[in-house]
Amino acid sequence: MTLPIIVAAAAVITYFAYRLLYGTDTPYIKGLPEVPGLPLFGSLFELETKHAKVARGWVQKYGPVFQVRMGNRRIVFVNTFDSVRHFWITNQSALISRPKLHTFHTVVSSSQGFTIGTSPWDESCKNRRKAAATALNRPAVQSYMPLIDLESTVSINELLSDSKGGEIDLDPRAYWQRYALNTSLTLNYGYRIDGDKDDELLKEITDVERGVSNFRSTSNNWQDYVPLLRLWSKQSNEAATFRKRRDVYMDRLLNGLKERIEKGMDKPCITGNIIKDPGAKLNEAELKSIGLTMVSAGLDTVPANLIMGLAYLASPAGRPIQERAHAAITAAYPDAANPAWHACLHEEKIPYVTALYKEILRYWSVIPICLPRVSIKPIEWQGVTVPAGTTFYMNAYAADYDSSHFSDPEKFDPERYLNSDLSVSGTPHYAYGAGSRMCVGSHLANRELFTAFVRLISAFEFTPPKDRRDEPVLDCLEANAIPTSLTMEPKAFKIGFKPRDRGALVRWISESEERTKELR
Ligand code: HEM
Repeated sequence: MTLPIIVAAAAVITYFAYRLLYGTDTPYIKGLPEVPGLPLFGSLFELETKHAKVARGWVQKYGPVFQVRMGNRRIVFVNTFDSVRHFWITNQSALISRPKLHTFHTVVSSSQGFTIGTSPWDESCKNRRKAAATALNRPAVQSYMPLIDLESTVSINELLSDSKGGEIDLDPRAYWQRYALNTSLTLNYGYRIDGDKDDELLKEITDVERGVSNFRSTSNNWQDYVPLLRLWSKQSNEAATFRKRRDVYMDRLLNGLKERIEKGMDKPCITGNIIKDPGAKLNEAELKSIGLTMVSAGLDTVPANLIMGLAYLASPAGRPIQERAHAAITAAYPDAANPAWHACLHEEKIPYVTALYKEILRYWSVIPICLPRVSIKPIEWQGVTVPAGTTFYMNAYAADYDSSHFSDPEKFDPERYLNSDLSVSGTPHYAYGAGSRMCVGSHLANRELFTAFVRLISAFEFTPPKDRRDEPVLDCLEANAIPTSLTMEPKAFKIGFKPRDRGALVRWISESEERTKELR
């Protein structure tokens, strides 16, 4: 071989080796601080299992916005309240798409399509988002309050009986998973799980959706960032197994609705309305995508907030807040003929309870790294142009704990939403994301949280567990049993549910049961 050929071959090998070890899907962004990373893996090892916490720590050195190499993907992390506002709200028309990730988009989602929250922006996504947003807007949500009446009553009644009047400490998780799931199932398919909290279908859906959510996570799947790992990754097989199990119940839910429509036995619901509307612009795949979104979106998020809130209120630190909330509820509704139990279905007029659930949403920011975005236009940031096609991760945890926006952010303090600028300013927190692809279920979720807390606090005094081993972990990140999951999975715990006034509670329950018997 002649020397020029050897030199050329070496240059080609060096080029490809460099591309393999340091290349990224999008080019280096000139002027934006970059966290240095290892060959091939970039910063994956350093980010470890706690991406939100590690990235928050990097702010000291690299500033609020920086670029990170994660395997072969270049990601812009945005970490403070104001910088998130700049990208997600001020530039919302540019930051409107979502990236595709190998495990979720290729392996998990090949049969039922993508949820709305995982779809890149196109005409179909726009139509699906519009359909969901219309079905979940404020007036629509108000019309669903009878469902929330029914589901909260069922769960509280079961807590009352299972706790034997406060004698037995309980893990509240399954009761509130069913609350969130049944509300979404009834809205979307006109169908609810009528079993108890140990129902098989409830268990199968919560188990599979939790698994799928982990495959959706931006921190769980290194094969999304390092293509070489796909060659021998076991995760693809596991993801495919979850997909098959998911297909079984998703098809069962849709086919069940179609059968009820044929027999004229269906109840009004989102999917039914679309199937029956001859002018509907959505095809079968889009229908399935809406179904998937409705089943999965509120299933981990609503219960995680509810049960972490309960855990805190039962703790010694939360006790005064629990009593303050109870006093606020009885002060707002002093008349026994119009108790808060019923009034909370029609109006949200207990500011302390509203402030309480906002603080819960902020404090536990249950999607610590928000669903990822891709920009479709360039965005300017402090003299740097971040080009279209860049992937962005909002560090919602860091932004919600940003001390330049929230005084004493590590303190759980609902008062911050009552007496400060926060009580009037636009975005109270980033638990629901922000801007053009913000959560479309936030009105529903807020109403679910408000109703559940008003009723639970009216019904019970929450007490610490008798056995110290059942005590909850309260710290926002430490409380998460699966640190790499997309949505926080609270570590198991138990607390006591001691009825405040058993007679009144039994009366409220039977009044709600009477009112909602048609919905069962
Ligand atoms: C406390 C409960 C909930 C929390 C914390 C939550 C949080 C979020 C977050 C962080 C996003 C991403 C937003 C962004 O990129 O800016 C999102 C998207 C979404 N959420 Fe929720 N969510 C909750 C409940 C629900 C419920 C109950 C539904 C509907 C039944 C729902 C439907 C959606 C949909 C459809 C999207 C995708 C929006 C899009 O990509 O255009 N969410 N949610």
